[in-house]
Amino acid sequence: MIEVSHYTKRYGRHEAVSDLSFTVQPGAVFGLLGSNGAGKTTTIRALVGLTRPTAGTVRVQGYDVWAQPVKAKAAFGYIPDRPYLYGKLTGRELLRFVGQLYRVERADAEIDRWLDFFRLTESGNELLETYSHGMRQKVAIISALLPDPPVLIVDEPMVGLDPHAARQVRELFRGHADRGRTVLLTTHSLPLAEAVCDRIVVLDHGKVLGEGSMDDLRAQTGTAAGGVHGDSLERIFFRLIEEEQQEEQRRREAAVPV
Ligand SMILES: Nc1ncnc2c1ncn2[C@@H]1O[C@H](COP(=O)(O)OP(=O)(O)OP(=O)(O)O)[C@@H](O)[C@H]1O
Repeated sequence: MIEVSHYTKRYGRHEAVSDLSFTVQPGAVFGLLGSNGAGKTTTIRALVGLTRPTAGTVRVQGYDVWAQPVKAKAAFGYIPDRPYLYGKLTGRELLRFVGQLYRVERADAEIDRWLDFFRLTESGNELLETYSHGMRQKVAIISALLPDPPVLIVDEPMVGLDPHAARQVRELFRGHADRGRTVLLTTHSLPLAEAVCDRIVVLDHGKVLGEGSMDDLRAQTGTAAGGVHGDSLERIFFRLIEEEQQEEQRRREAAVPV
C-alpha cells in the first residue's frame, strides 16, 4: 500500500508539487500522468526516499519513507527512468547481488527463469556495459521484481523496450497487482495507462487536475458519451490540460488592470 498525504516539494521558491494526496491499495495499478515538468519524477523520488518532502508524508507499506527508510525500502522495488547499473558486472552477477541483498530464496533458479523470460540467457554472462538500452532496462526490471516486493514503483517503464518486451512488461505489472501487490507507475504512454491502470491521477504544474478511474475521469470532464468504450484517456487528458489552461488565462486576465 502507498499513502501520500499532503506531499509538497519546493526547490528554492519553485513549488514542484503542491499538497498532493492519494492512496494506492493492494491489488491496484495506479498511474501518475502529466506533461513534462508536471511533478511526476519529483513524487517518485519522494516515494523511494531520494528526496525529502518539504511538507507532508509519504508511506510505503505503512512505513514513512523518510523516517523509516530501511523498512520502507525493503518493501518496494523501484524501476527508475534511467537505471544505474554497474557496468563491470555481468547481468547475472548484478542479479545475484540483488538476490543476496534481498535474501531471495532459490535466487539462481529465479534469475535463470527471468533471463529466459526476457530472452537474455545468452547475454547473462556479458558485462552490463556492453548491453543495449533495452537490455539494461530489462535487467533493471528484473532487479526490481526478483524479490517479489509488495510494492512496485516504476518511472517511465517502456522507454527503449521493443514491442514484444513492452507487452511482457505491461502484463507483468498487471499480474503483480492481480496477486495482491501494489503498483504505481508514471508514463507518457496514455494507451499503456489506459490498458493497465485501475486509477489515474493527472498532474500539471505540481497540482492535481483529475483523479480516479477512467469512468470517474470521464464524468469529471463531461466526456462520458462517445465511442464504443466511451472517450479514450488521450481525449480526457487533453480536456483536463485545456481546461486548466483556460482557467489560467482567466486568472491572468483577472489580475491585469484595464
Ligand atoms: N533538483 C531540482 N532542482 C530544481 N528544480 C527541480 C529539480 N527537480 C525537478 N525540478 C523542477 O520541478 C518541476 C517538476 O519536475 P519533474 O522532474 O518532477 O517533472 P516530470 O513530471 O517528471 O517531467 P517529465 O515528464 O519531463 O519527466 C520542474 O519544474 C523541474 O524543473
